[in-house]
Amino acid sequence: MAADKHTEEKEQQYDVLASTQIVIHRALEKLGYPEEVYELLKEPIRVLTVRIPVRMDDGSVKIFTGYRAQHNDAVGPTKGGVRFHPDVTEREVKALSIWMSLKCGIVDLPYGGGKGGIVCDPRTMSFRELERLSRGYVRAISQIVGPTKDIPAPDVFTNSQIMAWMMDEYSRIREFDSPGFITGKPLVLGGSHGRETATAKGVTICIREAAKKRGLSLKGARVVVQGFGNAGSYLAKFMHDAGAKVVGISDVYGALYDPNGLDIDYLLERRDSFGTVTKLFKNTISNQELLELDCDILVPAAIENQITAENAPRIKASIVVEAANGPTTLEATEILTQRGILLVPDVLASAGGVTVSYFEWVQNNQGYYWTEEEVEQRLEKVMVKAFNNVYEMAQTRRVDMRLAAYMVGVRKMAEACRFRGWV
Ligand SMILES: NC(=O)C1=CN([C@@H]2O[C@H](COP(=O)(O)OP(=O)(O)OC[C@H]3O[C@@H](n4cnc5c(N)ncnc54)[C@H](O)[C@@H]3O)[C@@H](O)[C@H]2O)C=CC1
Ligand SMILES: O=C(O)CCC(=O)C(=O)O
Repeated sequence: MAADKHTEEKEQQYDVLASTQIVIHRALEKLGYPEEVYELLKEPIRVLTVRIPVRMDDGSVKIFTGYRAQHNDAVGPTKGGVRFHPDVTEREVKALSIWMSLKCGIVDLPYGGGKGGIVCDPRTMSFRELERLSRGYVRAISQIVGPTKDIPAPDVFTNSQIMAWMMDEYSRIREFDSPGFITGKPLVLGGSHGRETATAKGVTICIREAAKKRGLSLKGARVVVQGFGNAGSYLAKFMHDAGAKVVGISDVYGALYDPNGLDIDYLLERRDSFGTVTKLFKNTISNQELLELDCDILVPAAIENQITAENAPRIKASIVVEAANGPTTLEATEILTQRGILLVPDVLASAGGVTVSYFEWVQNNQGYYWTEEEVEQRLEKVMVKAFNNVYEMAQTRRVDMRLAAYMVGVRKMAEACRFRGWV
C-alpha cells in the first residue's frame, strides 16, 4: 500500500498537467481570485483529438494521432507550437497550452495559449511522408485554427519547412494566401527575421539579467546546455560569442563534456536538422551526468522532467535557466530555490520564441516587413521588462521565481475573463 502511494506520488510529480495546475492554483490564490477562476483556467477550453491517415512511401497507410489544445481565448486568439514526438500525450499538450497562456501574459502579447502535437517519430520518416502528415494535420484541425483563431508555430522536431507545408495547406483550404495562419515560416513565405534564433536570444537575455543579479560575469562563465536543437544550439553559440565557456552539450543520444570549452562552431556545423551531433563522438557521457556537471549556468533545452527531486540536490550550477518547457519538477524547484540557486522558469525564459512569432504575425497582417535590427531591439525590450517584472514579483511577494512568473502570467488572462463576464 505504502509502495503504491509512493509510485502514485512519483507519477504525479512527473505529470506536467497536474503540477501546472498546482502552481496556477497557488498563483490565483495569492492574487486573490475566487476558486471559479481556477476552475476555468485549470484546463484548456477546447481540445481536439484527430486521427490522420498518411500514405507511406511503401504504399501502406499509417494512422497517426494528433492533438490541438486551446487553453483560453479571453485575451485574443490562441497561439503556440506543434510538436512531432513519439512521447506526445493529450495531458502534455494540455499543459503546454497552459504554459503558452502564461508566456503570452508574461511578455504581454494579445494572445491566449494553444499547443499541438502529433504522436510520431519524424526521424524515421521520409521528407514526403512528413509533408503528407503535416498537410493531413492541418486538414484535420482546420475548423478550429486560423489567423484570428489559433496560430500554430514550430516546437520539438518541427521546423520552417513543416510550417511552410502547413501554411500552404491552410491557404488551399481557405482559397486565399494566409501567411498569418502560422509563424516560424521561411523568410520567403512571410517569415520574420530573427524567429529562428528568437528562443535562444530570449534565453540569452534572461541569462544575462540573472547573471547581473548574482554578480556573475558571462566572460569565462562555465555553461552547460542540455539539447542541441533550435533552442539549445543557438543558445550555446550566443553564450560562446558572449565569452562564456560552454563545457557541456547534449542531444537525445548522449552528451559531450570538455572542461576547457567545446568547439561550438564545429558542433553547429555538424549537427543535423533534429539537433543530433553526439553520435559523431566516441567519448560521451549521459544526459543525467551532464546535468550534474560542475558549472555556473545550467540550461535545460530539451524535454520535460529532467531536473527532479532525485538529482536536484546534486546540481552544481548557481543559475538554472529553463529554455525547455517543463524541464524541472515542482519538488526540484523547491530544492533548487532552498539551495539558493536562481531558477529562471520556462514560461519566462523561453518566451522569446512566441514574442518574435507575434512580430511575424503583425508583419503578415500589415504586409510590411521589419529589419533584423528592429526585431532584435523590440525583443530585447520585451524580455528585459518581463524578466524584471517576474524578479520583482518574486522579491516583493517572497515567492519562488516559478510562482512569481505564474502570478505575472495569469493576471491579464484572469482579468480578461472577468471583464468578459465569464467568471
Ligand atoms: N523552438 C522554439 O521556438 C521553442 C522551443 N521551446 C522548447 O525548447 C525545447 C527544445 O525545443 P527545440 O529546440 O525547438 O526542439 P528541437 O527539436 O530543435 O531540438 C530538441 C533537442 O532535444 C534533444 N532531445 C530530444 N529528446 C531528448 C531526451 N529524451 N533527452 C535529451 N535530449 C533530448 C534532441 O536530440 C535535440 O537536440 C522544448 O521543450 C520546446 O518546447 C520553447 C519555446 C520555443
Ligand atoms: O512561437 C510560438 O508561437 C510558440 C512557441 C512555442 O511553442 C513555445 O514557446 O513553447
